[in-house]
Amino acid sequence: MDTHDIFRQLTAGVRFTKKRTAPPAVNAKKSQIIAKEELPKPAKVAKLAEDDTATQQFRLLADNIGSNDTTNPAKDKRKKGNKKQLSPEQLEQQQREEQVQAIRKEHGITVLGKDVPAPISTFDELQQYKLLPRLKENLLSFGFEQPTPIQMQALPVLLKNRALMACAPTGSGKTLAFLTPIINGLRCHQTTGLRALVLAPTRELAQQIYRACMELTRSTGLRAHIISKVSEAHQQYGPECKQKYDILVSTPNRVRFLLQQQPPLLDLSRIEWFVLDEADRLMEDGKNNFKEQLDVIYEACTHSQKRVAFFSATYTVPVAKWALRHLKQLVRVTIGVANSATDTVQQELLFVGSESGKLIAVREMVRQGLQPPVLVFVQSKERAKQLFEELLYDGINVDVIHAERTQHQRDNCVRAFREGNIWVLICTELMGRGIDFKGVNLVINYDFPPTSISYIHRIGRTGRAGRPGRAVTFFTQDDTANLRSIAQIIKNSGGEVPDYMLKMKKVKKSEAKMRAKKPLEREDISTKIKAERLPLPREFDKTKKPMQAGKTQKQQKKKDTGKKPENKKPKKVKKSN
Ligand SMILES: Nc1ncnc2c1ncn2[C@@H]1O[C@H](COP(=O)(O)OP(=O)(O)OP(=O)(O)O)[C@@H](O)[C@H]1O
Repeated sequence: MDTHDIFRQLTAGVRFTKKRTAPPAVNAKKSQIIAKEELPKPAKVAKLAEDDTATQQFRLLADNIGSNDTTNPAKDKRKKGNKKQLSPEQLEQQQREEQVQAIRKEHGITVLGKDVPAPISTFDELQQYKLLPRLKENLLSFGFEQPTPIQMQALPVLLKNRALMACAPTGSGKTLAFLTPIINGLRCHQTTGLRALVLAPTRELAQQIYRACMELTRSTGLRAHIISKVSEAHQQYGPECKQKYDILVSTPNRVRFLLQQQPPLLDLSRIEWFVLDEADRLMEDGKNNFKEQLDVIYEACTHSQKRVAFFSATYTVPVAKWALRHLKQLVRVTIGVANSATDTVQQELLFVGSESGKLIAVREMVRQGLQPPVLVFVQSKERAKQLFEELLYDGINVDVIHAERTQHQRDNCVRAFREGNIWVLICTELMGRGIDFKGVNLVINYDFPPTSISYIHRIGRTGRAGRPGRAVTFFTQDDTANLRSIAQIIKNSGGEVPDYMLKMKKVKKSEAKMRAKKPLEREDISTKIKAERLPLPREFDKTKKPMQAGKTQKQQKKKDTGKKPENKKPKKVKKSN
């Protein structure tokens, strides 16, 4: 029996569901306060090997920027040892530190950096940062009871004008965490031009951030803007343009396009806030060459006091290296365990046997009753179109969104999905990050995610703002290379997966990189018999004249070509003498 059979036996139709395990004594998101004393010492280098490389880079960050001694076990012991010698001020300072520690521990907040400001527990505590009254009103108008963990820590850091690298689970409120300090820092509209730039990897996400920015700047006088059509750029941004904006939200390629016009149509010399949402995505090389675009844009932001903030649910080594190279006095804030899936999503792995088994599995889920809205991820535009055509007549309000659809079609599709007119939205990685659809109940990974980072972001479209969600990931024998890393992600976020998955051979970095760039070749989703395999019926074949009534095929063929149809019988071969 070969591995294939064992695998099939092991997993045929098996659904691996993340059972809700009793939350561990401490908050599921392991809280980890790294103090200077805990930084890697020779003896601890072995431990680093367990960290993923991005965390290693960040641990080493502390050496460069001096770590915050928010928790310093050795120092604490010394202090505790001679508590009686502490002056009242020192005692008060120690109590404050212990309180800060308790808040961070309770909310799974890890900080790395020097003199990191204490987290807030309520929005009211923002008063100490002289929050604009109108901004505070707009913030409270969202109706949130209290700040999320990332907002608790990131708001004070940015309001103190520190450089920030923030990693927090999907759906945990990172957008408000960076927009609020920007708006508070700019205070009021000025005619000097752009002073804040927020970049996002997709137009849909930029649009979403822009909408939140418009809500937060209401009646503050500040002007936010989004580059909708670069074709209208000359009128909108040219030197003669009177309209001056304070905040620009955009994708990198549109900003770079305007910068590279002669003369440049954007002046970024006064940018005081440079914020990247989905920073690790924006620092990827590859087909979108975001990385190259980012370098061009960052170079144009020449303000000597600019603040830089990176946000994402995942961070990678390129982000760490970029930060090491460009930023001083950087603060890193991590909520929970870095690069882990949010623990609000019930995650399931479903072996579907083969590609055709996926369509059967989706239809079975529909038959059992789907709870819309549902997002279905596939790995390419072509496959998205094919799946759409397959499900179009299945009686579910389905639509598809991908980069080949016009901006207008994409906007309509997103709106229809948000308004509940579309129940099932088939999408590619375009919608894999950042998009905040309220109340998505289910994410189906029809095609296995190309990386564990893609998996974290895809399933993060559900289970947002603390609401529960569900994610089902189909896999076939061809997906075993990445299975182990995804199974590890599920396990790390409290799920249960079969041991054999965690023990599968680790895929080599080179193969993982290749896989991330070039998704697996898969059998078509479309079940239509390929037209080239069957002659088109005459009425569809434009190259032939329509059949005349009463004519046989042969008579018609003679009529078409003017020649007698060749005799189909095999020619008699004369016997050679
Ligand atoms: N303090 C809060 N309390 C409750 N909900 C909040 C709070 N702040 C933001 N939200 C809501 O949480 C949802 C997710 O917010 P947001 O889109 O900023 O998440 P995110 O962390 O950026 O997610 P992703 O990593 O997927 O981009 C939004 O609907 C937002 O309105």
